[in-house]
Amino acid sequence: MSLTAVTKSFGAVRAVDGLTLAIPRGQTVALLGPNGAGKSTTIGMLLGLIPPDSGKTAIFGIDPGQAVRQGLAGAMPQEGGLIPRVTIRELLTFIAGTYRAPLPLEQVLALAQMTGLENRRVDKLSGGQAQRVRFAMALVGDPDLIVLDEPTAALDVEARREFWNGMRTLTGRGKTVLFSTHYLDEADEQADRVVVVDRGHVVADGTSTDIKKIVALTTVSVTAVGEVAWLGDLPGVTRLEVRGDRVHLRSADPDATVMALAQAGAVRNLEVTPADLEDAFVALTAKETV
Ligand SMILES: Nc1ncnc2c1ncn2[C@@H]1O[C@H](COP(=O)(O)OP(=O)(O)OP(=O)(O)O)[C@@H](O)[C@H]1O
Repeated sequence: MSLTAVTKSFGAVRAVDGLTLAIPRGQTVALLGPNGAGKSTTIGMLLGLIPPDSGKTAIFGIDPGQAVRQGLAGAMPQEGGLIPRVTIRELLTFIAGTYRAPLPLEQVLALAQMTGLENRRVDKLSGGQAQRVRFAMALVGDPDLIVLDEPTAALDVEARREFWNGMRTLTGRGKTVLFSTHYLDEADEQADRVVVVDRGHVVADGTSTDIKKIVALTTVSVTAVGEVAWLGDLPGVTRLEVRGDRVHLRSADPDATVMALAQAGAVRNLEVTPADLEDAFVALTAKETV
């Protein structure tokens, strides 16, 4: 699927601003970004639900709306979307009727880890179960591309874990997956590729390891003794922060920083903390503001 230089404004707000993204078949991609970054609008355009002001979108080379109607792409609603007072079986059977070649109900239930629950009413489910029903709804047409807008928002840790277990079965079958998330650890754990979006365009694109490398965010910290401002000039240091009696040095070259600390005799209770994706994300989006 691809989005090429897509732009969308709502009044004076430019929600998506010249965004380009191509995802090859079989890849699982996380779309990561702060509130209002343009993730939902991007997904809406990709699915043909929101017409872009300019730019092009395609799913497997064809018009997105057509791809969705043909069952090539399946999407999961963020919340709601469940008709009350029907059973899971009735709901999924109804949706299956809208596709030409739906997956058999048993397979959908198995993929969404709902086997045995098919006679439950959809309004009597736990949050995690309801989310798995929405996930099942996205799978009924047996799509090759699955698009999920914040699939685990509002789920507790256990429900998130269950959800991703089901997803892994699908990615193991070579499906292409695009999901948006606020949970940075989730992007790190679940995606082959992380695309960071801010103010409507892509600010970073790579594996989570690549993104950590781009921003080189290792923190080297030592216990402060006396005047510490000079530590900010050590090799590799990009930022100095003093908290209590500790000095925290952000470093793009932690080996060089530690070596210089040692030479200066300033190694006291040394701690070296590697970057996590959350740090990388904050730094990437903050950098844009400068
Ligand atoms: N239908 C709309 N009408 C007016 N403004 C909109 C509309 N949809 C989105 N916006 C604005 O466009 C910008 C991008 O919104 P979007 O929902 O795409 O971001 P997001 O990254 O999905 O955010 P969140 O993580 O909060 O869901 C925001 O400033 C939002 O307020």
